[in-house]
Amino acid sequence: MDNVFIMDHPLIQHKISILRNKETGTNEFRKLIEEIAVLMGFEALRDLPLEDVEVETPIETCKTPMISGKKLAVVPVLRAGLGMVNGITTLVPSAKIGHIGLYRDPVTHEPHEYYCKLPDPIDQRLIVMVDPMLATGGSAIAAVNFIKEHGGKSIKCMFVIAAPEGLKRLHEVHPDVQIYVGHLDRELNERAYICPGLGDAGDRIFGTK
Ligand SMILES: O=P(O)(O)OC[C@H]1O[C@H](OP(=O)(O)OP(=O)(O)O)[C@H](O)[C@@H]1O
Ligand SMILES: O=c1cc[nH]c(=O)[nH]1
Ligand SMILES: [Mg+2]
Repeated sequence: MDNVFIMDHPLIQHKISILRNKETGTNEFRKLIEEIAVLMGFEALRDLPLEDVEVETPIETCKTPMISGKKLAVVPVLRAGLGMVNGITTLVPSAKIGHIGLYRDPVTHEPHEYYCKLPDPIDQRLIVMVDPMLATGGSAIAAVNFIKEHGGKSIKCMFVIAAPEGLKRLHEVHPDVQIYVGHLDRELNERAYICPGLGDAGDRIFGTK
């Protein structure tokens, strides 16, 4: 699939396996989500444009590449996406941060919006939307719809774990969006949870269950 990138780095796979373990506690879970966001961000940002700038070293003046052009906005989907924000700002400290608040209805699995605020204007920024989980795809599609309605044009989405169902749906609805996935899991269960997955990412990051 064009614009879909499934990570194969051993460090990402190793850390995801620790996340899956139900014995992994909140503190370790939170640290791992952030570390995985750094590693995935490193991959996802490998096409950032560079321009040569003049720098005076202690030896001589030279032209040397630095990031140019597009400024970055990190947009976590609340709550669980918050766990990935520091990973991206570790790489790009100047990034602005937007928020998209969505929760999934436990019965219909449809996303419900409760808070949204994006950097304004956003049309010239590269937007990195982050959420650990892509299940049915309903939340991610709603989040990308919102970003596009507010002028976002250049969008990358990062998920630690995705279900095939959600990945297919998101890609079909938003084929222009680049999708980065830490691990593609087997399927959704009857409650629309990812199998084998890691459970409810928000509850595990914030210790709410
Ligand atoms: O692809 P979908 O079927 O829409 O499911 C994925 C969404 O579900 C989770 O959030 P949740 O609704 O549990 O909210 P939370 O982060 O506040 O726990 C997850 O973090 C995604 O946002
Ligand atoms: O498996 C899942 C599905 C949706 N949201 C989660 O946090 N986990
Ligand atoms: Mg949740």
